[in-house]
Amino acid sequence: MIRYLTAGESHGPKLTGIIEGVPAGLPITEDEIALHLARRQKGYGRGGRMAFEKDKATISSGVRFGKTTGAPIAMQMPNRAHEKDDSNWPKVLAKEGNGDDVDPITVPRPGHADLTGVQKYRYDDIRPAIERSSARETAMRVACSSIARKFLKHFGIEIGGHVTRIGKVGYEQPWEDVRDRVDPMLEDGAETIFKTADESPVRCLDEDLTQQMRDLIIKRRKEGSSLGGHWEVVVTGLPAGLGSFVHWDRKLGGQLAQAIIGTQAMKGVQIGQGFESGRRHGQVVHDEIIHEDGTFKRRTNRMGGLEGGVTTGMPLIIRGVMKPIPTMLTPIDTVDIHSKEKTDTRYERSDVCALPRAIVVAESVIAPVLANAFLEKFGGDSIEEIEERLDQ
Ligand SMILES: Cc1cc2nc3c(=O)[nH]c(=O)nc-3n(C[C@H](O)[C@H](O)[C@H](O)COP(=O)(O)O)c2cc1C
Ligand SMILES: C=C(O[C@@H]1CC(C(=O)O)=C[C@@H](OP(=O)(O)O)[C@H]1O)C(=O)O
Repeated sequence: MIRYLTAGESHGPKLTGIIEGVPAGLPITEDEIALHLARRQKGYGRGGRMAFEKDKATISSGVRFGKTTGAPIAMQMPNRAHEKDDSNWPKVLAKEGNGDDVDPITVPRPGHADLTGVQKYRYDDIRPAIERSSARETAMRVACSSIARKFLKHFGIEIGGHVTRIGKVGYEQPWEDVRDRVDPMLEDGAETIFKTADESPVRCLDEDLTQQMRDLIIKRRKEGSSLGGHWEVVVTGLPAGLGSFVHWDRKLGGQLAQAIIGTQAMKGVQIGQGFESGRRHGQVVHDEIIHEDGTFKRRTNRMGGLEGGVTTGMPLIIRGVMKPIPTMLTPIDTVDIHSKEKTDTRYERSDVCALPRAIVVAESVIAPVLANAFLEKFGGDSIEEIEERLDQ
């Protein structure tokens, strides 16, 4: 079973990750991991930090001569913010001393983990909550997941995502309009989606909407506000029969939802038509079954490739919502944790809309879940062994 852990503070010296359970013999390079890391750094609406971070994970174990060995794979990634000439971070995040020369942060931002961090860990300075809850950590999540993604790709399973809404700008018919655009692309595999979406500064497949989304980000940035939106990720090449309906915690849809909702700022997830299916009647929601070319198929894919928590063999369609970024230039009300007085929120460097970047995180975090469902069915400690089983 593949599992991974990350460690590191947003402005600490580096992020660390360990992924284990990856079968031996999978070809992987640091450059392949860097591809998705670079994608995660790009997108209109990002803040100043992404302009100077150059994310690249260095592998220090578990890979030999370009292939996984089956041992845990450890990776490190420096935070350039920590080292920058004018940076105060080594002092603010010092391992030793009493912090007397560091001003504590006492004004929590609604929507971030500031106040909940104080309530949970009894911090008298919000800084440690900011540091670990920050989506900086998703850089290492993407690095670890890229290895699972490579594993899936080896067996013909591709993942690709795109942005469908930013604030009030989105497809008029969120299901039909997106299917018309995306489904014809799936013939060539879901990576076609991300490769096309990456050409848009907001990772939207529609040119008009791209322009409108950009304009809206400019407007909200000027107002000192922030934005979230909706996204879709599609996975092609999954065989039928992955996952299970026998226990709640083995249903694939539930595991995917956990991976998504476990990501910073993701507030909802749907499989296939999701919420929209609740507005329609049965005949126009369920996917009729046909038998063609010696196999069972569906006429449509409104269930998004899952029935009973098990893959149907149709593309997996996952959709989600990201809330607007909590840090905003124009303040809202909050309360100082020391004085208990009402005050304005404080601002620190921030993205205005991180959805075009976050889509790469959504694509990534589902990869270990899918890789595990695949491994559960086809097993194997090495790529060679899995290939033998698939051939049988
Ligand atoms: C890629 C990405 C970038 C983000 N950038 C910021 C940011 O610059 N400023 C901010 O306040 N929140 C940002 N967030 C959201 C916060 O990390 C998140 O809201 C916070 O950790 C609280 O967690 P929750 O929203 O899941 O409750 C970002 C999230 C993602 C996924
Ligand atoms: C550093 C990243 O995103 C950060 C996520 C984030 C937050 O609060 O989640 C706040 C910002 O941090 P900073 O104030 O240092 O600019 C973002 O830049 C990243 O994605 O790599």
